[in-house]
Amino acid sequence: MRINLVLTGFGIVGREFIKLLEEKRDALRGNYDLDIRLVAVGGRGGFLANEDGLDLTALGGAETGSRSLQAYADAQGSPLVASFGEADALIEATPTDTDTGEPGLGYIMQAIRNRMDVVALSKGALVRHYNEIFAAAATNRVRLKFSGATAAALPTLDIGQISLAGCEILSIEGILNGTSNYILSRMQQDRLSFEEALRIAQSRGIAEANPKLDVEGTDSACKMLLLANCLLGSKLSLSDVSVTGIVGVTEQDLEEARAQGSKIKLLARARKQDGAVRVEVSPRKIGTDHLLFSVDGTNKGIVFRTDTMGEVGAVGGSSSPRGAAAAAMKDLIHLYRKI
Ligand SMILES: NC(=O)C1=CN([C@@H]2O[C@H](COP(=O)(O)OP(=O)(O)OC[C@H]3O[C@@H](n4cnc5c(N)ncnc54)[C@H](OP(=O)(O)O)[C@@H]3O)[C@@H](O)[C@H]2O)C=CC1
Ligand SMILES: N[C@@H](CC=O)C(=O)O
Repeated sequence: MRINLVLTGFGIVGREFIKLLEEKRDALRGNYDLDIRLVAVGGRGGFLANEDGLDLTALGGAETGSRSLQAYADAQGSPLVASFGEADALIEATPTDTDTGEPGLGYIMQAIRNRMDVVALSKGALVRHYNEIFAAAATNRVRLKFSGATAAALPTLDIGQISLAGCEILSIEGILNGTSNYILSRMQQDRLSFEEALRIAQSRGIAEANPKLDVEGTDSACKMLLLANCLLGSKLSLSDVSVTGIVGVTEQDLEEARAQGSKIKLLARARKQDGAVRVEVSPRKIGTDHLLFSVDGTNKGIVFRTDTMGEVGAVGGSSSPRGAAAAAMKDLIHLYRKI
């Protein structure tokens, strides 16, 4: 089956996705009967487009960003175009902006109008305009997946939607932001400064373009909000979430926790209470009896508490551009696999 794709956002994750498309080409064909062709990729400066498929090797080896797309276009002698045309699916990997949802919102809505399925990695549009996006998708009979926006390589939505089908999910607790977890782990275990640990997380490509989203807790809040609205049936906005990040965690706090055999973790929680759903994010001291105690470094973790299956969790899914790209690829496979 031939699938034509558009990619918005030629950043670290976007480029990693292109590399994976090439690396996994044979496996996608052999295991899933999917022949995936990238027909457009766009940045702020416009779109490279070729209905016969773009050169994945050249793009995978190029610098990220719009200037690089312009250089590719110049080398090919074909100008960038203002927008993308029709295709089967959009992979949305532009920066997350939780105030406006843009630029992801515009691209997602355009894709839906073009009757394209959507795989979102950015969170802004979904967090700000979840209902509107899903209503438009239903009207246009297209499908939307967003593992990349809900902790990426760590399975979260899949567990809630598939593995826990038939259960009532009573609460969800998670370490959902790799950057914050990395900073806390390195500060606590290696006595690194906050700034140095953040700098390393940035150099690994896992921090948001605006790292305040990570360290002030917004990224964790976005992920848990999406999980709650999707799995617990709430209709909450970001303003309904109580959010405290890790910027106020001091070396002394970490030292005290260490002395007690505890750890401080940035926990995102959603729970049903008195007929409503409450979502909060805050740093918490946890002991060895907590299921997420051993989740260190860039790893993440999630625990669902259910009425019939007890506690079910997953840990790992280290934050990385490759893991994020792989999560988008997983979504794509599930959209189109017949086998
Ligand atoms: N990094 C990670 O590990 C993960 C990231 N994500 C999400 O994936 C998304 C991308 O992350 P990441 O690749 O790290 O971020 P980057 O900042 O590396 O990449 C984003 C790219 O988008 C481009 N861009 C900016 N504005 C626009 C626009 N209006 N139209 C099209 N392209 C635009 C930028 O290039 P230019 O401005 O030159 O066009 C930039 O190269 C984010 O929303 C993030 O939250 C999700 C899971 C994990
Ligand atoms: N910035 C995030 C990656 C994308 O979701 C993180 O640190 O986990």
